[in-house]
Amino acid sequence: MDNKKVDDIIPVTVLSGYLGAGKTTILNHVLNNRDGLRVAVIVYDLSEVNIDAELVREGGGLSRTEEKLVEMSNGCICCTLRDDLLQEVEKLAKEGRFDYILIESTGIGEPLPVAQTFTYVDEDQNIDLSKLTRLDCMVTVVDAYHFWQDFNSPESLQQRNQEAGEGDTRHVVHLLTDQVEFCDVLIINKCDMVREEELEKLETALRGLQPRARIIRASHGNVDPKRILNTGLFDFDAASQSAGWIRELQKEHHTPETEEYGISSFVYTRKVPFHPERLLKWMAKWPKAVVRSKGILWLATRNNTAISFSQAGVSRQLAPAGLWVASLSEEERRAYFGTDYPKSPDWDDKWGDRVTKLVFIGMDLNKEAIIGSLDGALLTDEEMLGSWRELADPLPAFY
Ligand SMILES: Nc1nc2c(ncn2[C@@H]2O[C@H](COP(=O)(O)OP(=O)(O)OP(=O)(O)O)[C@@H](O)[C@H]2O)c(=O)[nH]1
Repeated sequence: MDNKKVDDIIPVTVLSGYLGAGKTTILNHVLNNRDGLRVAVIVYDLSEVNIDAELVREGGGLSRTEEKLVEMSNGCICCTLRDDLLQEVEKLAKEGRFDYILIESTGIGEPLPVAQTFTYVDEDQNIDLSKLTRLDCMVTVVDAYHFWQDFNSPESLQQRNQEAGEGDTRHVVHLLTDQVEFCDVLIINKCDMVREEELEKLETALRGLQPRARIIRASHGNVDPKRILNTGLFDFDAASQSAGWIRELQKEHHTPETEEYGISSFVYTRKVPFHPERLLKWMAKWPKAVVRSKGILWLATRNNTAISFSQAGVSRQLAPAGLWVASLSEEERRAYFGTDYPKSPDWDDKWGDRVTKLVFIGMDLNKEAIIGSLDGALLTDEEMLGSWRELADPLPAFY
């Protein structure tokens, strides 16, 4: 396989997007307009009967001899399906009968692990897809009509009976966000169901979440195949770094505030810890204009632990994100990192790497009001001198 010609390397496009967004409809449209391209299709979802496969069979017009439809279903999203996907893609690529592989991912799947499948050598199965295939384009389909309803829903997948299995505690909004934040092309589908001004608002918000992707509007899946096949757009590193909040953090030192496409974002950085109770009160009155925020927090009562924060729509998650380097003794630092332990750019002699750094993305953001009210949740000068442990802290113990 090592001496496979470049021409033999099969390009792959992956369609992701929440349940019902229109992936199968787009897939069928592309298949019906594929211009002689010999396409192998992999469709997988988690239901017992692979309804998407049925729909492709009926609508896609795959010819029996030249094309192939592979159905995958009923596996755990993170392990079985990934192993199956590796094997299927390897098999299709080695058959040498196809010009292209088109994958419709499950509606509750995150695109990143699927993309990873193409970029690393699977030691267990001894499969290296990068020698046989080239990931060409990661596409995420968004339902223009339901987007805000899902984005602003507090529901988990479990509450909608859509979970991938036991222990799947993901919220709908976080799944949507993950799908939007990792892609090369974003298709806003079902545009026929939404007024122009609503579409503009949606496109603006999606731009804020995902500044790098090409955005395409579609109705009934009418996407020109050239825009998602053989695009040469995929780049793993670029895609991994393409989320709006990551880009905002990276350019923090050049342009502290950006205003593009009507959406704005800024980074809130402080080297003073939050008062937990006041911070939670602040979060309870969440500023509606903020669509997405993410970052790291320094809480006075948890002085050793960095807390990660992620908000999308109405969902807000706080979780422990590891120890501050400054909380470790010299001995522990040497044991973890050797003599050269990491010093973040925010390091100072008194507090080390402890810092709060939050990216806010939103429309018509009142930056000053957000900063002013957040500052009110920081420890006061007087509290800084008192006992931090005694401050009221309603967060659960495990943070
Ligand atoms: N009005 C309208 N309906 C659409 C459009 N695209 C798809 N639909 C309908 O929306 C429903 C869901 O479309 P699918 O293509 O099956 O969506 P999917 O993303 O494959 O769904 P899952 O496989 O469940 O994740 C179907 O009834 C489609 O006919 C569109 O642009 N406009």
